[in-house]
Amino acid sequence: MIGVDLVYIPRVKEIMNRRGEDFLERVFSPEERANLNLRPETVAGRFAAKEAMAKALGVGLFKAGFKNLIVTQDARGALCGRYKNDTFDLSLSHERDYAVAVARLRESSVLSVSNEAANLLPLVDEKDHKGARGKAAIVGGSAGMFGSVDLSSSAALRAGCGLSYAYVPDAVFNDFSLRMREVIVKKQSALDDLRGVDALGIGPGMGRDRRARDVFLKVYALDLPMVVDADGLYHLAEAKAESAGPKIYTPHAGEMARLIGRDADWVNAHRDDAVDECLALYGGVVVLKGHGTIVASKDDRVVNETGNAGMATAGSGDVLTGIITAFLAQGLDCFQAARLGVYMHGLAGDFAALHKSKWGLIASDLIEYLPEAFLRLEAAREICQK
Ligand SMILES: NC(=O)C1=CN([C@@H]2O[C@H](COP(=O)(O)OP(=O)(O)OC[C@H]3O[C@@H](n4cnc5c(N)ncnc54)[C@H](O)[C@@H]3O)[C@@H](O)[C@H]2O)[C@@H](O)CC1
Ligand SMILES: Nc1ncnc2c1ncn2[C@@H]1O[C@H](COP(=O)(O)OP(=O)(O)O)[C@@H](O)[C@H]1O
Ligand SMILES: [Mg+2]
Repeated sequence: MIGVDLVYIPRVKEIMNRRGEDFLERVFSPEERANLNLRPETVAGRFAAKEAMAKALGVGLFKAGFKNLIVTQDARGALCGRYKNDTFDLSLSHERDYAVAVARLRESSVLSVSNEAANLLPLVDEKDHKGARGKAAIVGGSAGMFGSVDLSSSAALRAGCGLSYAYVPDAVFNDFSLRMREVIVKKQSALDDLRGVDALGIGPGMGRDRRARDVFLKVYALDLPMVVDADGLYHLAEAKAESAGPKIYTPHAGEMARLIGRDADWVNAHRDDAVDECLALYGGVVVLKGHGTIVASKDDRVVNETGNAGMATAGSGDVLTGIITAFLAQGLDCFQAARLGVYMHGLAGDFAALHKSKWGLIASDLIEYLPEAFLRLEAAREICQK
């Protein structure tokens, strides 16, 4: 994943003298030519950088194309390289007649990222404080199901929220609050406090009894952006519920089947039709999970390209609920939050699988690798904005 190249500067000087603009036009992209210093040692260094990038990629220079291997700078002014979605660290030097370049394919570049997703990242203002970075709340949890609300509310913090609250049944409040560190734990008897948050996720591990149903109906009627998942979807399918604010529904095939009155095999065989039926019944944004997760509203639809089968493990959907809720709380609209949330969840899963394998991956790894996914997307955004 590294490449090196040495260029004889007098040869470059001779070609520049002989072919002039024609040479520069063939080798450098318009973006590079706009800032190119025409000293032969500089041109030779850039030329070496392109060859070094091609070597790091294991692709021939002519096959990759000179102009597709771009030498640029990151936000800190450091030289870096780009080839399609891959990015490189670059180091250049010259002495007397020779220019040398070393390129290292960034590890995270093994996974290519979507510029469209990168451009959705919420902005972070240098003067932000925790109250300004989005307040998310997850309503869920029950005896034996602490894990799900822990995963959701912790993922909301890792996805950029300044504050994350977990609203759990009063009966498990003491046990649950002992277990959490950054997440603030609240009792479900204090649901009125929810009006102060920016977005909500409801359902993970909340249970299906009458008490849980009553909590669901109260929360579902709040006029706040909301992700409805897991047992929240169960109550939605069972009870006639009044909805006020914008909603994102995140069913897996089994939950989708219950929502639209079909069976899971039918849903698996007709994923797009199932999403259409769900949108017709409930509106909002629908996220049909599984391989090739579909994110759809009545106007837009995408099939997600990140993620892997290692994510088919208990709790990974709970992590997704927290991530999407966090993006809602940071001001994205429902479609954007669902699109970016599903994308980042899958990218974190791809990084987790790289490090821990598809077998060894567990849901909390998705939270652990979210920062790596953010770094990768941030780098892609910086480069594509240049
Ligand atoms: N550590 C924890 O506390 C965990 C708690 N969890 C909670 O457990 C509760 C129940 O969740 P479940 O998802 O088991 O609920 P469900 O009982 O609604 O769904 C499970 C059923 O759906 C089927 N299914 C799922 N994906 C399918 C697919 N792609 N094709 C066909 N069938 C499919 C399964 O085979 C199973 O029969 C929720 O509250 C959830 O949040 C889970 O999230 C796991 C982790
Ligand atoms: N084969 C797969 N490929 C990609 N992603 C998958 C695959 N199987 C499951 N996932 C993802 O893992 C998550 C599982 O969610 P869910 O079934 O709700 O789990 P849980 O309720 O246990 O948290 C979803 O985001 C889903 O898209
Ligand atoms: Mg689930």
